[in-house]
Amino acid sequence: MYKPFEIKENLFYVGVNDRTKHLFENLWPLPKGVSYNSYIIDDEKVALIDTVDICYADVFFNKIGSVLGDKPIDYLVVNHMEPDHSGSVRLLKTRYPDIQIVGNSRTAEMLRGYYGISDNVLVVEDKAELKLGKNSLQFYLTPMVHWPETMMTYVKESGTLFSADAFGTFGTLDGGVTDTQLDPDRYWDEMIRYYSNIVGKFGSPVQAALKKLSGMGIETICSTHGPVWTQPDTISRVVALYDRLSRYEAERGLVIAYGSMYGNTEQLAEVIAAAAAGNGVRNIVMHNLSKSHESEVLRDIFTYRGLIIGSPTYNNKLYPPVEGLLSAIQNRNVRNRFFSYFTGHTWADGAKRELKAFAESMEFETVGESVEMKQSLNNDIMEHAYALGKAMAEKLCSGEAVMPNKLTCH
Ligand SMILES: Cc1cc2nc3c(=O)[nH]c(=O)nc-3n(C[C@H](O)[C@H](O)[C@H](O)COP(=O)(O)O)c2cc1C
Repeated sequence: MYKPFEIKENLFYVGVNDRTKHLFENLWPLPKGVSYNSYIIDDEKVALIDTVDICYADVFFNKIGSVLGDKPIDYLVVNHMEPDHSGSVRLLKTRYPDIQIVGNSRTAEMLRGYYGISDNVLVVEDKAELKLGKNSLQFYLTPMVHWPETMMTYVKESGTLFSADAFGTFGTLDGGVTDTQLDPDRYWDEMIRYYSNIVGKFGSPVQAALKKLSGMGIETICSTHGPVWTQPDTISRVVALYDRLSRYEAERGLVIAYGSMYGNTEQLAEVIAAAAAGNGVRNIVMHNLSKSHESEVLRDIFTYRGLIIGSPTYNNKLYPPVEGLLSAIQNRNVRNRFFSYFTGHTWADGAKRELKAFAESMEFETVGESVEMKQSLNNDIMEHAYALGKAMAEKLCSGEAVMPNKLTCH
């Protein structure tokens, strides 16, 4: 029998860890795994908040049993319908046939579509309340963070926010569950990778949700992935991180992302990086797009203000991994970057045409002169590359790069 893990009075953790899956959403690598979090509020009425991926239903039901024994569950609150959280709903209903499922009208439509469930569903409006006993649940609709039905559930008596995917992160909960049991520093990079890949497109809805939450006394954040945030400093940090990322604000630093088949474009990247470093940029991250995973590249693009992309021409277009990255950046509406590009070709520079169009479509502030290389690097092109790296460094070191940073500009 599991020993119940009580986060605070009447609030229990019944989530699970997944160290088996290689790719989240069959796309994003999980080197540190992921947790699917679920919670029980054991009051006069019992509420379960979200479920877990169906692969872990058995463990999940055992954990619920260790908290409740034979006691029934009155409500299942579905804050988010994505199957890593709603996957066990149908099975849960077979075990607890009288359970009432609580969601908004969009949730109800998805419950019907995914699981054929339409009976005993309580549809709630924004800010509706449901009393459990000592605790009452208040529902905050937060559409498009990051699905239309997404909502958060707040227990005002204890200042507990069940935030769905918001404030979540990749990374399993190894032994502990809360930020007092686990070292939060293990999660920040993965939180940015999670945000930039999964939620990154939805900056405006995240801002709207943060506005809605402002002024609420939040003492505990129970997200659906990653640690439970209980400490004032970690709560401030995760909220500030979401605020910064959803406004597309970034630190001083530079990402140079490039494709290269035979190394010529890569050598251009090296020269630009050396020039940026020589002119004071300490945080430079270089990604060979045939090797780095897109999720890491996006994480770094969300982190740093400067972005320079390089590509050889390939069948009069961009080199395919570069094309993939541009599409991922466009998909996420990344804004507010200092941008430039460099290209290689042998007879006709289709890559330049496409990177120029990309820069215009993103409304990025272009910095310096883009560099165009025919066949291989020569002294003249090298001078252009140095000039580009220097111009980017000057821009990043100027007062216009607004974020605090770890950068030394001299
Ligand atoms: C499959 C293939 C298609 C290419 N298509 C073009 C092209 O359409 N136009 C062009 O000017 N060069 C083309 N090139 C040449 C490369 O763009 C050029 O050699 C470039 O400098 C390679 O950069 P790298 O050394 O970084 O791989 C092609 C090369 C390959 C292998």
